[in-house]
Amino acid sequence: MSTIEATLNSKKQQAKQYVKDVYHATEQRNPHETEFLQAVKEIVDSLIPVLARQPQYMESGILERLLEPEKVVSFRVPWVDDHGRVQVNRGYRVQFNSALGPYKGGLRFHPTVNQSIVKFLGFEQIFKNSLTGQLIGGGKGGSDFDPKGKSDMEVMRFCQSFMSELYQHIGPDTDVPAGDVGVSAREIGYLFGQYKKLRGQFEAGVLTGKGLEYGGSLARTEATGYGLVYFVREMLQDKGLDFNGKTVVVSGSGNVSIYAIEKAMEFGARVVACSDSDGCIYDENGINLDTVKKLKETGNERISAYTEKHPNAQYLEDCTQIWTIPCDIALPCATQNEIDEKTAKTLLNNGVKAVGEGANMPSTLEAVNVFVDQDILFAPAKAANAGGVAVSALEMAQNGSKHMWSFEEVDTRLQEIMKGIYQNSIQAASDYGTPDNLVAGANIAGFMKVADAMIAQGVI
Ligand SMILES: NC(=O)C1=CN([C@@H]2O[C@H](COP(=O)(O)OP(=O)(O)OC[C@H]3O[C@@H](n4cnc5c(N)ncnc54)[C@H](O)[C@@H]3O)[C@@H](O)[C@H]2O)C=CC1
Ligand SMILES: O=C(O)CCC(=O)C(=O)O
Repeated sequence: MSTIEATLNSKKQQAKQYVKDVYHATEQRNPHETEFLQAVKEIVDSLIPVLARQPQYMESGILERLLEPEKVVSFRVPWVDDHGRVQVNRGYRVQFNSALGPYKGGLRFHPTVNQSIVKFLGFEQIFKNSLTGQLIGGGKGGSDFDPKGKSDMEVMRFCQSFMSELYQHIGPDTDVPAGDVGVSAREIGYLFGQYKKLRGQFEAGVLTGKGLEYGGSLARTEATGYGLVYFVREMLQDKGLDFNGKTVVVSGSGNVSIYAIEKAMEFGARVVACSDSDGCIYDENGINLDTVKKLKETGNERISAYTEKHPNAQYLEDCTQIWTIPCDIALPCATQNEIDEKTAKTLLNNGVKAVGEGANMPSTLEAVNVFVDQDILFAPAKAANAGGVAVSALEMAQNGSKHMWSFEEVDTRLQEIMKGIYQNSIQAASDYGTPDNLVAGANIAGFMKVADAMIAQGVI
């Protein structure tokens, strides 16, 4: 072994040990936060080659600082239901990192929300937002409130109570929440109304995903799903492939899924399945997206009702069954950890060629390793689903300049942003010795910008 090789090896060993120590300390500080620890593990392991080459990141304690949120707010959300009974939920906002700009990230209303979930989402958001190239830091929030089955008035009262605490912590230059699971234009409207009342002024830039009448951006609704398909298109094109004629399976049937299905179909794919938390539908000749939209966007119905309109389609009573349907391209767009190691192997055995993550962290660490080790095309969430937050930042820019751009203008910018994220991620993967590994590439490219900004801003 030459002296240079020996030095490189020893730097790598040092970085490996450092990452091990930092991860161990994080585990000890956050022992029950399994989802947060999962997100941390994936990131820190892929940073070893960067830390070996740029020890200043270790010397400046960048990882130690990045892994501790700047601020976590947890609060009581009391509200009165339609029967006059007092209900109490718990609200959260995790302001994770502001090195690149105001905290930015969605709010999730779902019974499974807890501090670990909000922290994993907020942590991922730091790197995702950095990848977009826009000046936005990372944050996330939410509540264990379940909007399912609640009346409009109950949702409104809950949102007003939630904002009665949150308003003190957010602002157009401080922290700009948006939607996520269970939070769409209706909830954003109620939250915005209460913020405006409490502040006594109309600050459009405090929330994104707003209605078009009061400061929303065209194409924000479509952005995450369209952005995912634009990203996967880049990844396919690099290998001389495209969506045309491919069989595609998309889990979920919410905001991200619906617009991923729409764009994949526009690019010539045959999308044969989608799902909700109860089950999935399989329509061999291609699902009818108008029916899915009617059921989910306007009807608030279960996906099982699809077969009433399309009797040739099959309904499978277990949402995980969707991954047993053979496909060329799989787009998990429902929830975290929906693909485990076994499911990943089933997809591979059935001939999947590409996987694009629309949901946040839909694959377990073991599943990601299966995809990466088998050399299939794999687009990780923090790069592939960044289109939503990217258009949120465009919404902030439009609010700031008091202009409204056309759908085409926003969509063109979205395509450029997704292309840029792909190019930066693939370049970083190659620069750090893991060519084609977009998991490593996205983590490295997202990390370096944040780390450099943190060094420039001093220890704060
Ligand atoms: N809305 C956005 O702009 C962005 C969302 N995401 C992520 O995308 C994912 C989906 O979010 P949205 O579409 O906005 O939420 P949504 O609330 O509009 O839809 C979620 C969908 O997933 C289904 N679902 C939930 N658990 C499921 C399961 N275990 N199996 C199958 N289906 C299940 C629900 O029935 C619903 O159809 C989440 O991980 C979210 O964090 C990521 C980036 C941006
Ligand atoms: O649009 C936003 O600010 C947030 C989007 C989001 O929550 C996400 O990227 O996971």
